Amino acid sequence: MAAPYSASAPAEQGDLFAAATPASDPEWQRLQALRQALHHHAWRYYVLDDPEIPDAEYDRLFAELRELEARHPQWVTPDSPTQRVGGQPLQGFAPVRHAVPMLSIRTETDTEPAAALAFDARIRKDLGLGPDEPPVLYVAEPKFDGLAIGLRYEYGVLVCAATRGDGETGEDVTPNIRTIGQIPLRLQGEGARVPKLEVRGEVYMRRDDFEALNARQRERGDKTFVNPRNAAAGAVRQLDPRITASRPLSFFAYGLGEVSPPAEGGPAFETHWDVLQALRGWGFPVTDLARRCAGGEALAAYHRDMGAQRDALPFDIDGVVYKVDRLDWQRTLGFVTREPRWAIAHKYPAQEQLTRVLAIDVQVGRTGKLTPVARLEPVFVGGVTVTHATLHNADEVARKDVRVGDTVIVRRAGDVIPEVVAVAPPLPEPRGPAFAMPTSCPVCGSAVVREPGEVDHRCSGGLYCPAQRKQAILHFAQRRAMDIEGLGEKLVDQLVDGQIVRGVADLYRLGLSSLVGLERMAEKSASNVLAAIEASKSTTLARFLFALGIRHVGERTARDLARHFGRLDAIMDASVEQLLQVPDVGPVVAQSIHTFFAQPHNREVVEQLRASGVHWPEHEGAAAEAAAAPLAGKTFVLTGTLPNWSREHATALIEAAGGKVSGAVSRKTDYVVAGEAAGSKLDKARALGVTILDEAGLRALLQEANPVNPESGSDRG
Ligand SMILES: NC(=O)c1ccc[n+]([C@@H]2O[C@H](COP(=O)([O-])OP(=O)(O)OC[C@H]3O[C@@H](n4cnc5c(N)ncnc54)[C@H](O)[C@@H]3O)[C@@H](O)[C@H]2O)c1
Ligand SMILES: [Zn+2]
Repeated sequence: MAAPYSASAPAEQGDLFAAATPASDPEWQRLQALRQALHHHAWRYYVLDDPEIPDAEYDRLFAELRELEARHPQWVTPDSPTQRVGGQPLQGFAPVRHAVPMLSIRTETDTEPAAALAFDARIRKDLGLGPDEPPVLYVAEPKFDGLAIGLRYEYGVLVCAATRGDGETGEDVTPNIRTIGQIPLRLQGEGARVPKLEVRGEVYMRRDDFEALNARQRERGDKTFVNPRNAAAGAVRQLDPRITASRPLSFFAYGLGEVSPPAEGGPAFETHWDVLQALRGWGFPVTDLARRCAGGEALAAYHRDMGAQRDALPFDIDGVVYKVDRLDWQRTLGFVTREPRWAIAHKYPAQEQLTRVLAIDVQVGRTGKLTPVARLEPVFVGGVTVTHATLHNADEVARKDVRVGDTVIVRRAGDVIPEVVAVAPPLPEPRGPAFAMPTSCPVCGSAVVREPGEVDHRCSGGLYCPAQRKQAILHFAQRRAMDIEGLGEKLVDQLVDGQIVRGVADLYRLGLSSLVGLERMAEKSASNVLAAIEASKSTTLARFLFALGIRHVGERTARDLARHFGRLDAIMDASVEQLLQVPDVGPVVAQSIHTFFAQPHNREVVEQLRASGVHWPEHEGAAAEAAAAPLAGKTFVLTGTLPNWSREHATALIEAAGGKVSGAVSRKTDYVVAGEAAGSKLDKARALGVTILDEAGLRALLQEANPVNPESGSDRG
């Protein structure tokens, strides 16, 4: 079998033994290969926080090595991965020597609950308990998937925080840990009086925090994190605490390290359960999912229960931990090289697995967003068989450089959709071609666009694209658009799923018979919906434009467009430059409108709607009207009281005809409109020789300017 990885690895010292062993022994060769691979992956995982393979893969290699070593105990060396904890501390952090070593926990990889029985049986045997003695009490806890931290307090004040490192020596990460709000800087209650108190626990990242962090990274075009564990570990092991502070970290306390003995002011505990209660009392977050379990069956039941809850938990767990509750028994049982004998980690099906990419499909979402999705060789991840995993967007595929034929790490945790997190070495030879987004929509053939500054590609056939049907219809029917009452999500689902309606134009072809019989559609409600559809035919250009669902065209833009162009055809045929003339329409919006109407399918739907009788009043458009306005450039001053029109009304009429109303008479004034009790303004107008009009004169002027304007009545009743 080939070595399980091909990248370079740190130096391997097992060669010392090569002379004593026939190099040709295939088991020896395998053992060497496994050690080399495990050293490499442990280094990537513990030192770089950047693993290349899923944990499940690492665990398989580890289990295989353990088994080989069990068969050949003479080959066990102190530097074997089976004999060591974690990784070397990173340069750049001050080393912290652990007074009590921070160990690993033996892993039970059999994910069946019944495997807990073997642990209980082993404990009973090691404790010398006979079959008649009562069940052993354990504490069962979730195994949080994060980073172990030792927190040293002196008289209740946090003085040092260290990573596990190689178990003997960790890294001083105190300034970073101080940024985590859930970790008390000062202890409460009895904890404040203990001279030396080391608390152990796990720094982790909640799933929602992790998803949000990755979404932010993706948006900025930065590298995303593989999983919450690596994001948390990477955040804690930053040389700049400000980076740690910017990452959303959480904490659970689950045990003690070095603690002053009772004679020197330390607390006295008899059970691990009591330790957990005390930790809570001192101000630490302690999980409320821990349970006291009597005997192996109870442990198995706990494993089953937590397994059922796992997906719904707010954080990742990769298993549960069983711990003998009595501390004196823990001392009796003691330790083997790297792990206590009184505890075991009982795993769940891994949330990350390796599999192969068979194809990269592109899916079109309800809003037209294109998502590359990897089609996979079926793989069991996080308790289910996964055949597809999202690749988010084109940039993400490029960043991860995922190609057809590659082996990838797939992650499925909680309710989040499965995701390809990375390509796993070795790369196939030769590799497939790099992925490229299609230029036309795989569903409807319309042009695919990506706007400047956006990460997503979108289909521009919004009105027509079958993938966007439901969304398009709901948007079209909403109150602020075509205002079709009764056409809600439930009904649209049925109409589209039942292929009664394929797009918005089909709404105007609906008859009573196609509606009656649908869920919650009696004859009365069906005819109400039809009446609402009929009524929607008479609308305004602004509403109609908004209803089309053109990206970036909200109600306001729709109104501006309607006012500026006046006619739909003018908008449909407008160039980007012409669209840019509309107040508040920038290049992105103009391009979006232009692209929308450049899609033949969208235009067809618009024509069908008009043909069905959807209509609105049209005019020549504000732009054209302003240029042709009869009173354009003329300045008016109003003075005195007009017999019929208020000053506001007269102003509105003048402005509608393109004129301007000003407060003071000057040489630039064209007309002064004078009513009763006009004062100095009238005198000044006379002095300057400005034309003076009364209300009738103004009315005549306006009528001459705009003969169709019917405004002539009185607004004073
Ligand atoms: N993907 C890779 O390349 C790679 C490489 C190395 C290790 N690993 C993974 O790391 C894990 C083994 O490493 P390890 O030695 O760090 O951990 P471990 O599985 O041996 O468990 C010990 C750790 O469990 C944690 N823990 C969580 N909840 C706990 C609780 N309630 N009580 C006590 N401890 C709790 C602590 O951090 C503790 O240090 C495996 O899952 C392995 O797959 C993966
Ligand atoms: Zn489409």
